[in-house]
Amino acid sequence: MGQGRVAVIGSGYVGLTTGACLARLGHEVVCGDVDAAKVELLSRGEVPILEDGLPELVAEGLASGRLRFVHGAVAAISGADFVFLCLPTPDGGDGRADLRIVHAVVAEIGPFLERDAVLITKSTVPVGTAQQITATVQRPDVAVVSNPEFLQEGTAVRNFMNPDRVVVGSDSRAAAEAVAGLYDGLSCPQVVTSAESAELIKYAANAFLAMKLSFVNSVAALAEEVGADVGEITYGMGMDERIGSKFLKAGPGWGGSCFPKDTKALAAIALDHGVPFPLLDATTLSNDQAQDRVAEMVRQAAGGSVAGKRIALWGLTFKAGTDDLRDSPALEVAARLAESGAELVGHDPAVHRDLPIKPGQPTVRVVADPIEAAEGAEVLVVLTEWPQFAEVDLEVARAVSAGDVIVDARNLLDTAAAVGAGWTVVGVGRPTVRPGDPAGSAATDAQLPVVEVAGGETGL
Ligand SMILES: NC(=O)c1ccc[n+]([C@@H]2O[C@H](COP(=O)([O-])OP(=O)(O)OC[C@H]3O[C@@H](n4cnc5c(N)ncnc54)[C@H](O)[C@@H]3O)[C@@H](O)[C@H]2O)c1
Ligand SMILES: O=c1ccn([C@@H]2O[C@H](COP(=O)(O)OP(=O)(O)O[C@H]3O[C@H](CO)[C@@H](O)[C@H](O)[C@H]3O)[C@@H](O)[C@H]2O)c(=O)[nH]1
Repeated sequence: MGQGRVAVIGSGYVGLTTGACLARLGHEVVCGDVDAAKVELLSRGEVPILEDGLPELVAEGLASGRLRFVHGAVAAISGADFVFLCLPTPDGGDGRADLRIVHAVVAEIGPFLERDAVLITKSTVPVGTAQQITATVQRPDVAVVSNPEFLQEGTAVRNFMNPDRVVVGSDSRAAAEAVAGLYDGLSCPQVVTSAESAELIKYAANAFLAMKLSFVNSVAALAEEVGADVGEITYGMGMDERIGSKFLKAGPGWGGSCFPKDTKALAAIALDHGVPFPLLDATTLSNDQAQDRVAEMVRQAAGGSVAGKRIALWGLTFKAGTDDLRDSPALEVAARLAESGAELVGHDPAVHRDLPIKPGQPTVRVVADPIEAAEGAEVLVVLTEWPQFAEVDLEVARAVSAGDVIVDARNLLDTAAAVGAGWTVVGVGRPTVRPGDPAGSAATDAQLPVVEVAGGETGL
């Protein structure tokens, strides 16, 4: 594997993971960020985000001298053969990705890039961005490569070190292969494409996964109406290898810093190119409906209205294992409840401050313990699938609550235990179970039995 001198611009979830993992792979890495306080923290080995295994990797990189943090992009690129852009590309307000930070940084560093440096977009950027960057930099010696990142928050280090694939796309095959070479220590396929294909692979992958989840959440809505169980349905669907069993878990809608903005951005790209792509708008619309449905379940559980009632929220982050609250479905549901006049008390293992929901709305009062959150609550709502919630003593929770209904929007809790403790459990895509009901459909997806049928040899 060729060792490279690497600069990483932006030390957030992607940049910090990229920098620390590339240092682990043996490269000399300098990370530059505009946030001086963050640079100072990182230089001391303090990692400001919750990401499993990252503090250890940062400490290792600092100790080996292969990982350094500096203030600013220009300071980071001195001596670098490869410059990764890991900068924010948020929703610009109309669904299109806002590339202002990317373009500003490219203009800032362009004149100072080393001779023959390779400039790499790891940020998720629309089709044509590599071409635009090439035009801005105006350096025939500098190649631009698109190298989208597919890591998931919470498992970022593991995903980076064990990727399903590495994608590199460029006009310059040599530059693309040089970037791919930085990952030679990893055993995974390397996909070398044009820049346009690489840029689109990223959006298509995210939007496809979001579409899969919207589909499942709509199946869950149907299951509720017909008395079926979405866990059983997705178990049966997922055994078809063409469908696959991953990303079939129904819930309160999907969120996070990527799926919502990237699905909208791909829809905008399609629109801008005159390509009808109705699935993308439907994917986002179905997600809004999934969040509406969970809010409505809570209203119904509260007797038809949550106005003036205390509602306990277990989970605020967009999924378990992360402290990221960006576009969290939990907060989307919270916003709907706040609009209906609910008083919200939340607990989340990764959140330690009261949260403003949206401008003009009251905050979620955040407490340090799930039982404390349940105190005096009319309804208890599970919004994030933190495994800790499955360990809470539901008898104690029931004793301190004012109500007796749990809306388990992640189908996380042991339904039989909850019902045994006196709760009525309203799940997503499964029948509601009340005390006194027969055991009901308490199986989780993973526990369902597979019945092997002998014989069936057809010779086909
Ligand atoms: N978060 C993910 O799971 C993930 C996964 C794959 C791809 N992506 C994409 O990667 C990109 C980065 O996402 P993220 O979640 O790491 O963002 P982030 O907000 O966590 O990090 C961005 C970093 O860039 C820094 N920054 C902002 N302006 C700067 C400037 N002018 N110069 C230097 N640094 C600057 C910020 O201070 C911050 O530390 C986005 O395009 C995103 O879509 C994210
Ligand atoms: O079966 C499932 C799987 C996920 N989710 C939800 O879907 C959202 C997104 O989850 P996940 O994909 O794990 O989160 P991210 O860390 O945002 O990762 C996505 O977005 C990243 C940024 O682009 C990509 O790199 C990853 O490949 C892509 O999975 C979350 O709200 C999850 O709760 C479900 O509801 N059911």
